[in-house]
Amino acid sequence: MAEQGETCRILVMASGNGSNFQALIDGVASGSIPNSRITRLIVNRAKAYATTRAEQASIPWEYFNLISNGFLAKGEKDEAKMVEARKKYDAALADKILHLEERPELIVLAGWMWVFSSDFLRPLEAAGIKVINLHPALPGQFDGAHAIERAYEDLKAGRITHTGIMVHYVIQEVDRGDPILIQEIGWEGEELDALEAKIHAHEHELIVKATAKVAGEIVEGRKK
Ligand SMILES: Nc1nc2c(c(=O)[nH]1)N[C@@H](CN(C=O)c1ccc(C(=O)N[C@@H](CCC(=O)O)C(=O)O)cc1)CN2
Ligand SMILES: NCC(=O)N[C@@H]1O[C@H](COP(=O)([O-])[O-])[C@@H](O)[C@H]1O
Repeated sequence: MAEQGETCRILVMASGNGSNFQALIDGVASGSIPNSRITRLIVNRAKAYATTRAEQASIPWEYFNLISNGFLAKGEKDEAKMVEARKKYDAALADKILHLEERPELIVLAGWMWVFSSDFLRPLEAAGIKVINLHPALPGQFDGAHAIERAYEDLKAGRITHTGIMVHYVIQEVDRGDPILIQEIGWEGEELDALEAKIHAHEHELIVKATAKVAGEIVEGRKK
């Protein structure tokens, strides 16, 4: 099958609005992400608008959640039970992906708000599946969630003069995987909402360029 040899199968994971997922959909359609196909979307939040975007693009999607799928009882606060539930959820999610009829070669985290344990990352690494993540901060600057808000506070306080975004390989240490592409973003004193809008606009470009880069390396690597 010609498609098999020339096409990188991409699975996207998202938790919210999905504007970066939409950028990937549009990037594949326009040829900005050549020789690639988004085979599936996985969300961990039922109300993620990304699912609507998937349906509009005829991309299969599924919802897989720690509580809804029975890994943790609603309201359970016991720390040990939560840690164990997260590991089982991660292992089950990896197993799900590995057993898909169309197994992905690349997973793109596009606003996926869940920290993975090695129970997810190790099986995928063993299967040669690359995982990359879009993060709205520069390497080592604001790891974790709410990065834009934290950058804004430091910009206002004069502790930093600019911020940025990156797409990086995913390792267990959150947001510390090798960067693939980095984009610095200046601050002209704008308020948080305007800064967020500027950052999101740059994100939509960077996630397409980074995904195209990695997908291209995967397809080229297959020819060797
Ligand atoms: N092991 C890794 N997992 C993930 C990485 C990573 O680099 N290594 N990147 C993140 C994406 N991310 C930042 O880019 C990120 C997302 C979410 C969180 C977080 O604290 N999540 C909380 C829940 C927060 C919420 O529900 O609002 C959690 O997982 O308990 C930190 C960083 C994706 N995963
Ligand atoms: N730490 C991960 C993180 O903060 N990711 C951020 O979530 C947003 C998702 O927007 P979207 O749902 O519109 O694509 C994006 O700003 C992305 O950088």
